[in-house]
Amino acid sequence: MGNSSEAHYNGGMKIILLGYRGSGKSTVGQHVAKKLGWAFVDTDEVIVERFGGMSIAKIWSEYGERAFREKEVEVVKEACDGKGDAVIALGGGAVMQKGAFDAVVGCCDAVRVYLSAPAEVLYERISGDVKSDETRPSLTGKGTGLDEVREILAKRVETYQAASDVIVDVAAPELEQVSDEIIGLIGQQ
Ligand SMILES: Nc1ncnc2c1ncn2[C@@H]1O[C@H](COP(=O)(O)OP(=O)(O)OP(=O)(O)O)[C@@H](O)[C@H]1O
Ligand SMILES: O=C(O)C1=C[C@@H](O)[C@@H](O)[C@H](O)C1
Ligand SMILES: [Mg+2]
Repeated sequence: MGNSSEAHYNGGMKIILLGYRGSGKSTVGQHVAKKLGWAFVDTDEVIVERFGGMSIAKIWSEYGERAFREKEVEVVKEACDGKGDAVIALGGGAVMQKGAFDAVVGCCDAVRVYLSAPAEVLYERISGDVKSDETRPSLTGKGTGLDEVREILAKRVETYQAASDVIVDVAAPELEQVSDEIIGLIGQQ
């Protein structure tokens, strides 16, 4: 679980949502921020803005995944350093990069929440999301099927756990239930 040995204060509380594609970071994050009256930062959306509104799929095909990842580290650091209370929804691969992992773990006055679900559930949500073609290019070059979700999730799960303070199971619960569970974590750390 995350530790705060190199923490630095940024003048506000943060709820940082991490986990695999389709776990609901953006959906839940937006809802939690609205309920709390806090700012909401979706790092994927900030990256898209920085590339002039180009979709993630287009960024990857034009500039390569690496360019996206470099920008992602920069944007995650900025979000964690941001002033004031905020809910931050990370991209699914953000914490796999050391710079972003360190910024997340070092973020002071933050609750880091891993939204966890089995590969089958994540695959179902990804494949049912009309935005997936634009926002979720293949991570393996072998397509975006259940096999890819299983393979990449297995490689990432340990890092998701290491970056988080709390794990919330999102396999079955409704948006309202997940949101209230997360809001209930504030002040308990
Ligand atoms: N608890 C839930 N129950 C059912 N569907 C959900 C739930 N949470 C999210 N979804 C749906 O799953 C899809 C993916 O959600 P979302 O975009 O929030 O995931 P994400 O974690 O932000 O993914 P990414 O890492 O790709 O940004 C959306 O269509 C959303 O409506
Ligand atoms: O899991 C990942 O590596 C990604 C997840 C999305 O949020 C986007 O950040 C992008 O599609 C990469
Ligand atoms: Mg998202």
